[in-house]
Amino acid sequence: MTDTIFAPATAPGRAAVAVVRLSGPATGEALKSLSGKLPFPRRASVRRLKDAAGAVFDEALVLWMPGSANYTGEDSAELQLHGGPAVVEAAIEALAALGLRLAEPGEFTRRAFQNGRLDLAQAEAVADLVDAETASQARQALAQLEGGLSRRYDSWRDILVEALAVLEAAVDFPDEDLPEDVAARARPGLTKLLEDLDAALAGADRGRKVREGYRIALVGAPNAGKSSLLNALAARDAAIVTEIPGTTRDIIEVPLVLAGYKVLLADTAGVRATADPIEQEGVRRARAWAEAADLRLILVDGAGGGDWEDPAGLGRPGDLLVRTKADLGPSPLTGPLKNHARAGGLQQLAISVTDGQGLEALEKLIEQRVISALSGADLPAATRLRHAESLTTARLYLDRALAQTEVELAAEDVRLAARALGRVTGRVDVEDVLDRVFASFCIGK
Ligand SMILES: Nc1nc2c(c(=O)[nH]1)N(C=O)[C@@H](CNc1ccc(C(=O)N[C@@H](CCC(=O)O)C(=O)O)cc1)CN2
Ligand SMILES: Nc1nc2c(ncn2[C@@H]2O[C@H](COP(=O)(O)OP(=O)(O)OP(=O)(O)O)[C@@H](O)[C@H]2O)c(=O)[nH]1
Ligand SMILES: [Mg+2]
Repeated sequence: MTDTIFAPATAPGRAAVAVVRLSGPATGEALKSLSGKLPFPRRASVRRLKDAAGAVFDEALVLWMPGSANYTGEDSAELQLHGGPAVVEAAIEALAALGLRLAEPGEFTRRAFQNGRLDLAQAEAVADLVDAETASQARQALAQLEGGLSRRYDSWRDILVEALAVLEAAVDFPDEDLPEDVAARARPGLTKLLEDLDAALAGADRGRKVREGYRIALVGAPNAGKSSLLNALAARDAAIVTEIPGTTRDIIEVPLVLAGYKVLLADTAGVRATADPIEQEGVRRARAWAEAADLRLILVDGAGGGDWEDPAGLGRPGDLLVRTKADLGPSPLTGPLKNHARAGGLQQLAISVTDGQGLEALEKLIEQRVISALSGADLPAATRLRHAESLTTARLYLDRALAQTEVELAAEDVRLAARALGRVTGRVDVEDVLDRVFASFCIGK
């Protein structure tokens, strides 16, 4: 016997309309108590809603969606209320008084999953679509919601299941054919699949970066002008700027939208050798963030001030070398940095936050990096770590299966690979990941 649940589906606060949704076997009874006779199914009907004491608390649109042809796959309904906090509160109290229970985060979608309306990857996409702040995040989530990711995993899994049938036949009926011959029939398909999984893994980062943001680190020596550039790019006063070297210690992350992609821009502590334990920790964090970033802007004080420690330890091929304070006059790059810039093939440009020169060019350059890293015609095969982990696991088992000399052992590895892929869509038992997946939803989804 399932509970009947309810929750506001719209954000709290004052709004034109607020939606409270209901789902579960007692939904019809609850609607009758609130609004008199049941409205015609799937048709918006205006009803006066009454609380437990019989007092009318709103004149609302009511949607009654019985059966399984709805979002959750069980009797459900919506109250589209006047969006005042007191009206919503009255609806919640009336529903609680009828014995209905407030839903947990993600519980409506969890029911949709359990009733086979969505698979697990699609359920994750619902959360991603609700969380989407940029066009690219929304596009990716919608493609996943429409089954783009699921179809790929299912088709890979089908190949494994077919191969498994061939291998099991070789085990079960060893005299029908030479087992090796039978097993050999499975090989070409599996070899091709291994290549497909490798290709998918190579592009797996892209999906996560679209979802979570492309990370750009501003790094360099103290006083290079990192915080000033952060403030200029963010168009707000996010970081403290002073003429004292070693001002910034904590990482200051600013989210930006560039070319429709989410970007996380981080200001970091100037890197230098220091005896100050606080600054040491700042430098450690700066290095760690820079290391994990997708792009580093290596800032060098173009006015020639400030020392520069270990530039080679921060920059990577493809990074940008930014000479700051260009308003103070051109100054040639000096010392090890010059060599580093040449060796690493870093693209260089000069900027000034004081007179604004070079800032537009820098923004363009950053945008190009983001676009070339994240754009692509197809939906990436992984948009979360969970997906990439399953891919990696499946790849390992498949690789091992192809190296097995015993048919039984090969079959077992193929089975394990299929299981790993099946966890992404929830085709196999995924009890252990459900709480983790649905906990990140908002209430009412
Ligand atoms: N008011 C409202 N808006 C909403 C939702 C909702 O539940 N309520 N959604 C959810 O959160 C999303 C839409 N998703 C939905 C997906 C399937 C069905 C549904 O009833 N499907 C049936 C009938 C299809 C039809 O009418 O043709 C089915 O597939 O059998 C409803 C909403 C976004 N907007
Ligand atoms: N003339 C001029 N001064 C600048 C420019 N950019 C930054 N400065 C100055 O350089 C000094 C250091 O700037 P910050 O942005 O705090 O440097 P930082 O790299 O964040 O320094 P730390 O946090 O100490 O590592 C400040 O006095 C800024 O006003 C510029 O483009 N032109
Ligand atoms: Mg700073």
